[in-house]
Amino acid sequence: MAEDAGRMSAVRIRGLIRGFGDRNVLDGLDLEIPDGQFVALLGRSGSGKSTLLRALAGLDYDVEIRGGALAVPEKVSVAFQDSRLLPWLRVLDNVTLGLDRQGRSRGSEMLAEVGLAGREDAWPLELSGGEQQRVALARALVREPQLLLADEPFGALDALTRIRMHGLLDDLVRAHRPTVLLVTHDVDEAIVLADRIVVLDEGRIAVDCHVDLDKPRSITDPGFRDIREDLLTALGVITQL
Ligand SMILES: Nc1ncnc2c1ncn2[C@@H]1O[C@H](COP(=O)(O)OP(=O)(O)OP(=O)(O)O)[C@@H](O)[C@H]1O
Repeated sequence: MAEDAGRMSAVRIRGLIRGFGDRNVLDGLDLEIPDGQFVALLGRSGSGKSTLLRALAGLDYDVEIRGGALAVPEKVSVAFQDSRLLPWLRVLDNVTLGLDRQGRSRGSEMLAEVGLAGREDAWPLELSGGEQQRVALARALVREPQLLLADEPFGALDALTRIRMHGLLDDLVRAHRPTVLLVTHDVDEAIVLADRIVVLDEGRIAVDCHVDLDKPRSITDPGFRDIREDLLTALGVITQL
């Protein structure tokens, strides 16, 4: 990974072992993410993606910690598949919950950045699913995290909204420069957005590749299709002849 030389590591994971019952879901996992890199994490269902994300977020209360070490930056934000907005708080209050007055004014700016200018006083339930996810991204980014952890943030959205959200996330990441770990089932989403794609299998990293394609990326690009085919093969979706 010559291009990473000289960049500080935002995330360092060494020999991480996490388990449930008689199974190690993460089985001696090593991963280092340089500052500012956008990593997409793929893997079959049950391969341990959310377990890894929860470990990095410090939200792994139920899993057994069986070994290894990890280091993350001080400021970490998390976005989930469902927006987890508090329905009894207006949109701006959801975004700025726990922040001071300065944070509150940044909240309005952040809402404008996600395309929701003027919706500060709306209730979460008055918003569409896509708009709720925009609010969740605003809430995550208004804290200017050094690390953004996102667990299938667009998984519940329709295909068109999802494509728009890809463009939005790309713009937000370019503007705010967090390190990103995005858990997704969507191979195309991973290739469209990420600098690097990691595939988990049996609790370890099975594929670790850089995506050296110009943005915006298109599935019509032969380079895109090559990466797609390699990933689908690694995921067992297509078998090579
Ligand atoms: N609280 C729990 N108790 C017992 N087993 C659990 C618990 N949470 C997760 N597991 C198991 O750990 C394994 C990994 O789960 P995890 O949610 O990390 O996988 P995943 O790759 O994110 O899956 P998916 O893509 O389906 O969301 C699964 O086999 C799951 O059943």
